[in-house]
Parts: sequence; C-alpha cells; structure tokens
Amino acid sequence: MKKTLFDKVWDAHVVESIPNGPDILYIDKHLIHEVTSPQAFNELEQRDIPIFRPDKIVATADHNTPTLNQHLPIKDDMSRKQIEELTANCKKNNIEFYGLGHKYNGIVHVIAPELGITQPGMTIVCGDSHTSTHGAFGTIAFGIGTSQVAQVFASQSLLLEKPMKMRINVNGTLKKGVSPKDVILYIISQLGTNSGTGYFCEYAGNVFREMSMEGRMTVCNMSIEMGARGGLIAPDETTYAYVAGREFAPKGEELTAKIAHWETLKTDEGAVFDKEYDIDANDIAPMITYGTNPGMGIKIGGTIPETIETSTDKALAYMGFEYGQSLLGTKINYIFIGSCTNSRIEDFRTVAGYINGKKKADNVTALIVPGSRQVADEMKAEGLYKIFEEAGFQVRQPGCSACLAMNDDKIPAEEYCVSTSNRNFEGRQGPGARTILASPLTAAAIAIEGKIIDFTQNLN
Ligand SMILES: CC(C)[C@H](C(=O)O)[C@@H](O)C(=O)O
Ligand code: SF4
Repeated sequence: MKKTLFDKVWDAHVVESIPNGPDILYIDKHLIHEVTSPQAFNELEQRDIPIFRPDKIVATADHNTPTLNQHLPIKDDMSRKQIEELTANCKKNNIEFYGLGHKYNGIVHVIAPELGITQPGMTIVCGDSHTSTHGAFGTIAFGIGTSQVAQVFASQSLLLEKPMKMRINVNGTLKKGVSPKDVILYIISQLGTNSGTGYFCEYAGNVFREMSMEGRMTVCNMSIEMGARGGLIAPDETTYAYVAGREFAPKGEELTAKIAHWETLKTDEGAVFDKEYDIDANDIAPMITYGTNPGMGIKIGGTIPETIETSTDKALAYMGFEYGQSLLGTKINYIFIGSCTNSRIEDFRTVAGYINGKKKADNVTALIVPGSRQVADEMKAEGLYKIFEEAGFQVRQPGCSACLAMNDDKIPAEEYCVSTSNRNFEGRQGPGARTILASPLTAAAIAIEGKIIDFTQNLN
C-alpha cells in the first residue's frame, strides 16, 4: 500500500493496535517545561508510579523566565516557584534539565532542534501546543495535555486515534520580501483556523524544499493555528546538513545509517490524503494580521475584508480597526522579535541585515529576544548585538518573553505590538494589548518607520 510520510513514521511507532480502536504509540522524546509538568509529576508521585524512561525526557525553563538579570533570583513569586518545582522534579527523577543560566537553556522548541535532539522519523511530544515545530524534520511532533504528560512519564507511550492526513502544496516562486512566516500566515488566512482540525498536515512543493530548516520550523510551528495536530515536511539534504554535527545528533557510521533510513521518509507517489490544497507561491505577499486570531491576516497593503462573522466585529473593536481599513500608516509603539516561531539565528540575521546602519523610530520600543542561549551566543559572535544596539533595539536574554504574558515582558493595554510570535489572541501579550503578527523582516521595517509601511518597495 502507498504510504504518506505521516503513515510511515506513525506505523513504525505503533506498539499495539486495538481492533477498531486507538493505537498505542511509542514516544521517542518527551520535552517538558515548567508550565505543564508539575501536575503530571504530582500524579505519578501520588500513585507511586516511577518515571519509566527518564533518559528520554529533556526539560527547560522558558515561559516564566525573565529576560533581564537571569543570574538573580526570579522576583515574581509564582514564576520562581514554577521553576523551583521543575528543578526539584528533574533532580528527583534524574531528568536532564537546562535551567536558567545553563548553556543549553532556551525555548523548548528552539533548543531541541539546535541540540540535535529532534531528528527525522521520531515521535516527539511536549505539554505545549507548538510542539508541531519539530515536524519540520519529518517528525511526528504534537502537543499533549497534562494527563497525557503523566501517561508518557509512566509508559513512554500514548493511547491515540490515528489522525486524518492533509497536504498543502505550495509551488512557484516567492516574491521578494516574502518570508516563511508570510507563507504560513497566508495559508491560514486562506484556509481558516479550523481547516486542520483532526488532521496532521504535510507541507510539500518546491517552496518548502527550498526553505531553510529555520523557515520550515516557522511554518510547522503555526500548523496548530489552523487547528492541525501537527505539521511535517519530508527530510532531505537540508535536514541532514542541519542535524549533522549537533550535540546529540548521531555521528559517523551511525549518522550514515540513519540518513539511509531518513531517505525513505517521503510520501509515496500516489499515496492518498484525506484532503489536499494547492497554493501558488506567486499569490503570497508579506502579511500582517488585523484581528484576534492568526487567520485574520491580510497582505500588508491590503484592506480589512467585510465578513458576516460577528466574531470579527468583536475582534475589530478590540483591535481598534474598522472594516475596509488599510493598516498602512498605523502608528506602532512596540515591536517584539522573538518566540518559538521566529527567534532563531536566521531570523536575527535577516533583521540585522535590514536595520544595519538605520535607527528605530523614536516612538518605538523594540525587543529582540533570542530563542536560546546558543542563538544569543551566535548573535554575539556574528556582531549582531552591536547592530541591534546601535539601531536602538533592546537585546534581552532567552525565553518566551512577550509572546505570552506569563513573565515580566508585557505590552501595555491598547498599545499595538507588531510581533513575530504565533498568537494574537485577546490579552495574549498583556491585558488589553493589541498584537499584530508579522515576519521578522516586516517587524524590523516597521520598527524603523514607527508605523506600518509596505517595505517591499525599499528592498533592493
Ligand atoms: C503554556 C503552554 C501550555 C502554551 C501552549 O500549549 O502552547 C504556550 O506555550 C502557548 O504558546 O500558548
Ligand atoms: S514562545 Fe510563545 S508559542 Fe512558543 S512555547 Fe513560548 S509561549 Fe508558547
């Protein structure tokens, strides 16, 4: 039978199939962070169940961590307790933990790929919806709830119904200034935030084949924002080159053998998907969102479309926008360049390339938050800190930061923030804050102008 990439990885991990029921799926890697692990640890302790395979778990602190003075005790009580609890739980259970100050600390979805923990053909879970990011490696990766975190702790497996399969093909040539973030924002704006519900989504076509691993991670990261359980892209030479040489990646003959296997992880010609979409790359332009879900996106120079959905009325009232309005010229006081969607070295190289020699507008507070200590170190080594600081941007320490208001980095009420993160929900960046999602390049250009502009005309 012809199989999809998803079928191949899934089938290779089925421990047992219950006739007409769910499968028991083996999990290769379990990533954890401070927000969704405490109850799962408690549950196991209460039931006196040991953690089955602690060596398959990697922990980091990212959501509640401050991005200034990380060497000092965390001031916020709640946040400090969360991190202390994770630290103690990892110690007690022999789990590898990259806490604050550790050279491998950072956002969970940034560190696992950069350390070579994420590899093609694996199953990876985390109590975090953006676990879909790891699908960029041809991995079945998805977010799980806290009770499932406990299930994986106890058994290294999960009881799951096999999801349906969809494929999105994007072929053609991307226009100048169009980033991977624009590709996924465009897809979600066209297909809607429920289009992926119940599905795992494979991204195929020359646009993804030609994309860097960083770009593929940005795309897969936002699969969850169209409702999909996860997204994935077939591994290829770009993937192998990224994985090779990383800290925990296979080496030498083991790597050669693995690559031979990874080569087989492609959807067979003629394999059938439950649904499929084709998108012309030429239709995609730099995107921004105007509403309170990631599907409410338009091309930068576009106007807010009329709709019959009453939820849009509420979204526009929250955002202070109107139907038919163009966002060009909207004054922007906050810029956030970071999050597991766009805080990798390539993102900051793009931003630095654009702002080098320029200055941010006076009204703008611009935050640059690397996704990990390693990204921060690379930025320093490449001289990017200097470029950002000279342009008046604040460079912070790694963490989820202003992506969600779980730490000190919050956007004031009613202020617009052009953000490279993945969610623009009400209050996501602080009570009353208004988030406009965009690519790092778009955010950089807006930081320089202090208002929304169509920067594509400035590109040479
Ligand atoms: C806190 C965590 C559970 C949450 C998620 O699952 O995604 C967060 O990372 C987010 O982005 O909203
Ligand atoms: S950076 Fe944002 S989206 Fe990513 S894990 Fe952290 S809070 Fe979630």
